[in-house]
Amino acid sequence: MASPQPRERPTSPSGETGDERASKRIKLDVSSPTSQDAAHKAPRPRVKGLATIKEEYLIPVPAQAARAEVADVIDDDAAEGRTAPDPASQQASQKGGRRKKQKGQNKEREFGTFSDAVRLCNSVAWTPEFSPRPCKHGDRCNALHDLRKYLKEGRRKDLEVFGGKCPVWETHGKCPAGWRCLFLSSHMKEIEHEDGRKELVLVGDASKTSGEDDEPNEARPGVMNIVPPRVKLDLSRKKVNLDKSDKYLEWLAKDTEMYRKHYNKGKDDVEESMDYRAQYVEPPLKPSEKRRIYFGRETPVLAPLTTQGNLPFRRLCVELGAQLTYSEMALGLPLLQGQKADWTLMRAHESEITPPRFTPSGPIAQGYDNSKDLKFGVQITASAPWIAIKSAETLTRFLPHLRLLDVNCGCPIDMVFKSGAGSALLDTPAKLERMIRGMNVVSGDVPITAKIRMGVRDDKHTAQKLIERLAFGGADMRDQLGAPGCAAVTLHGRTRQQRYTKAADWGYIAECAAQIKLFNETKSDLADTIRETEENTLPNGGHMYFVGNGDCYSHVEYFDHLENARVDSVMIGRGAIIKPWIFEEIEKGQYLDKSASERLTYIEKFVRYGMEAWGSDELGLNYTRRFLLEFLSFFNRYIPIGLLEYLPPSLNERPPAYRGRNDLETLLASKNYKDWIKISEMFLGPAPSEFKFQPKHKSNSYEIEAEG
Ligand SMILES: Cc1cc2nc3c(=O)[nH]c(=O)nc-3n(C[C@H](O)[C@H](O)[C@H](O)COP(=O)(O)O)c2cc1C
Repeated sequence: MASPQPRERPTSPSGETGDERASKRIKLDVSSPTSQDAAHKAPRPRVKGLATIKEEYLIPVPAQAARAEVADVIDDDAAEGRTAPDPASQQASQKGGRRKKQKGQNKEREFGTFSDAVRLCNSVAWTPEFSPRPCKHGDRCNALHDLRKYLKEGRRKDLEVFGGKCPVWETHGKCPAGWRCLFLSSHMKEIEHEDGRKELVLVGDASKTSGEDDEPNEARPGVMNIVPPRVKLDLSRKKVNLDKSDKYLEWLAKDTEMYRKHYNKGKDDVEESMDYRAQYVEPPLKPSEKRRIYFGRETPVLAPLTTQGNLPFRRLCVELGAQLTYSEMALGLPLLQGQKADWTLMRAHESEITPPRFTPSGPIAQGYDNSKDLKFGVQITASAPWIAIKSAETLTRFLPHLRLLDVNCGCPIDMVFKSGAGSALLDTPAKLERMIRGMNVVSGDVPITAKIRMGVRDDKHTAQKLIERLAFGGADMRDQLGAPGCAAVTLHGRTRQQRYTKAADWGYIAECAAQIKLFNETKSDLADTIRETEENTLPNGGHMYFVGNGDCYSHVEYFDHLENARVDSVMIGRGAIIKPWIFEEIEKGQYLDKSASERLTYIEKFVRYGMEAWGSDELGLNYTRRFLLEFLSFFNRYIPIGLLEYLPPSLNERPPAYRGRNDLETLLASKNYKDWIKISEMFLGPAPSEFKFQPKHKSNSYEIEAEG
């Protein structure tokens, strides 16, 4: 059934939205093509925070339940917490290793065990039946070596989804899951030797993966930035020499101490002040020339998203038009300790290492070469300069595909904040500056950027001051060292304190954008005031990009922010998880009323990409299921635009109970996690009986619906 057209304010893909800000919406008299009644009725008033669904799709609910729904706010802050186990560390824990504590503010969530009934030894997991590799553990190995026994008793039957054909093998002609694949019968056979012996073999290229690598299951088709286990082991044993960082940190410690002494002597002591300058020693290393980066109207940015922004999800977004992507935030210290889970976050899909779209209409950094640029950047946070600096050296040494290194100065999570990292850096600008300077020195040609919030507290917005510092450096440091070298700043228009209840403040973002524009325009003045030798410290050839972030949920808002807030580009977080085709809307400059079956194809893609990234074995499959459910915990919030009375849709509006235009659309809107599991079963087969899922969002309506 075609649905009546929603009311919309005039706009164009070029962003010519008239004098209306996205936040102010006007109603247009648009008559319904299908519903005479709806066309003649007076438009229903818009209730703050509530999505106005066309009457014909509303489900009557008792008044009390409706009130509870309106009062209910989804706590997206909770979703930023990190509670994800990674399959490799899980496997380790199942092997009897000590279970590592998961990071993140939220309570540890349990997802059940993801393993075969009996564990197959890696020495036989990828090889033909008669040619196992030597088992590293010899007689002490308690895993199964008898392949036929494993296939009979050690694992589930093959799955029937995807016609029983392994999606990974179908695409790549090989399957890294080997004998553990849950679509095994599609890529194995029994061959008969001349002597009559029958041997099970994997077909395709799978058998080639055995032999050289200790962990052939680490290799994944199309996955880049895979760091060999040897490197992680060396890091864990402190055997990686970080000499650039060591030299720089030694200098930094002396300089900081000298400056501290000088500062404590009091400002009136001119002699002492001169003394500091006289004693100042140049740092042992200078930042090298950085690859230039670019942010523009044609490069919508996918936000760094803990848990949600995993590789399969980013791949889907890139396919739908995202031009720039970020890893989930990694913590510096675990990276330096070689922890697998954090290094796994650094992986990128091959589609992310291609150049972003480049059809510039705005400023371009001098010397920008689009062919050398790529989409994928990495985000870290750290509580101390030495951690950030050493992480920068380590990451740039071992990851070949890095657009930039972003410092997260916005993470609100208690555990991160209290350690002095994430949004705590907003209140320690001198420390942040030292981090960025040092990272710049040791990161080779990889640029350094920062993602900030408006401030920590609601009553004190500090971003403007911080941006000035990131652009030029603190007064003392600027004179000696030039600018810190921050190539871009992203501002999320909220404070740490405010959580997600209030709208992002695009007015404040606009003020900061104007400030940066001024900085960029006066950079030539700056060049006069700093010493010639420090010119290379000016970020990005003297141009610092500025990206705005917060609540963007349609191409209309995207272009509105470009036009009115005058940011270089807009970063999109929750909007992309709820409707990943927002990037396609931006590219086409129009709303796309995706049908439920189209939306289902995105779910299927996520599953395929999940299996490619994590494996089509029990472990990988359930990992895929778990992250699919995380995705669905946002995806269900999409209200098809054909059901809305008003456009643009708003991220912060919650719908009353409604039904979709067909059963599938209704199912996709369900807030009940049991329905999400049902959806996962369409592509991943039945969830194991012990499989559990607890969404991070603990909203009232979720509880009501999940329980009812
Ligand atoms: C589930 C989730 C995970 C997030 N993880 C990160 C992260 O790892 N690093 C980061 O800088 N911001 C993170 N954020 C914040 C987003 O990048 C973004 O700044 C915020 O969601 C506001 O943008 P939006 O209104 O478009 O969602 C996360 C947000 C959400 C909802």
